[in-house]
Amino acid sequence: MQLLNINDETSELETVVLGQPHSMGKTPNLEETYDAKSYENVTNNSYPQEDDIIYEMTCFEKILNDHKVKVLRPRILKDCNQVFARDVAFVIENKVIISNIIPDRADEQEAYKEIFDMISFQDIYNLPEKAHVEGGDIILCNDTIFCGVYKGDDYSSLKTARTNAYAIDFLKELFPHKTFIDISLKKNDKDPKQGILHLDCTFMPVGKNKAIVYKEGFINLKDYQFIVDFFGKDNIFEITQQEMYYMNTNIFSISPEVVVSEERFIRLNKFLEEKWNLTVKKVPYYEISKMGGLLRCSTLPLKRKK
Ligand SMILES: NC(=[NH2+])NCCC[C@H](N)C(=O)O
Repeated sequence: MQLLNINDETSELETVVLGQPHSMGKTPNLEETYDAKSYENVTNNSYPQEDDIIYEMTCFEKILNDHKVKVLRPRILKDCNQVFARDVAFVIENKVIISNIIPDRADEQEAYKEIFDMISFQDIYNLPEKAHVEGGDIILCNDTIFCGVYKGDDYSSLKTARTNAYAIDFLKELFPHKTFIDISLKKNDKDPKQGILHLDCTFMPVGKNKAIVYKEGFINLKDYQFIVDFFGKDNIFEITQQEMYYMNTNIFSISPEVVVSEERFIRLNKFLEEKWNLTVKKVPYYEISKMGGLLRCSTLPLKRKK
């Protein structure tokens, strides 16, 4: 049986890896943080507690189970934050690409060994060391793949710059039949209102042909315009800076009809339900958002129905 099949963000989900809330280790100090939201919450003494993270992820898992999705989990590593499965690897068609993730998070990858062992060698791609990419920057829309990227000269001094142009060139060679659209994202390691960690923090397809977008997250207006033209103006829901800050784009689709969202995303949820006729399953995920990711970031989908 084919284990991998991913071509978009919303087709009916069959198998997913959900990150792991257990044994996430102690609260980092400021120097140990590597995203702006964690930086802010460590500064304000509001970094989340493990019990709350366990509670929130359990609520999410229950929704996945209720929808008969097969949920796999990475092995628990001692004192290691494994909440954000998304960035560790990503699936395109029937191949899994092992991310060259920020070194601060490299330990997380070994916990997926048992899962990757189920996949045949020829379907697992490793990238050269210089190619940096994380799953949060890769968004699939069938023949088109949107890639968050940062091309500035200060790339290596920014902890929130995770995907480089070299990695995208590499992906283009691996998937020559796909069109790759690279999208430069604003970066800021300390202020979560001014920078975008991954593409999925500023843009997300939903339903059949619709998308949620935060316009100010892009360095080039033409990239925003491309997305609007791609989906059509009427199929775009624009979010505010405040909504971006709470990660409103980072919801997760179980099917074109059903999406999992955060219970506090009042304006978004109402719009999705009333205007786009989607079923919105609401979970508490506020504490997790303080670590720079939300629902999509906690998942690594392996298989969606064609
Ligand atoms: N796909 C995402 N947006 N993932 C969020 C990851 C957050 C995590 N704290 C990091 O900095 O890597």
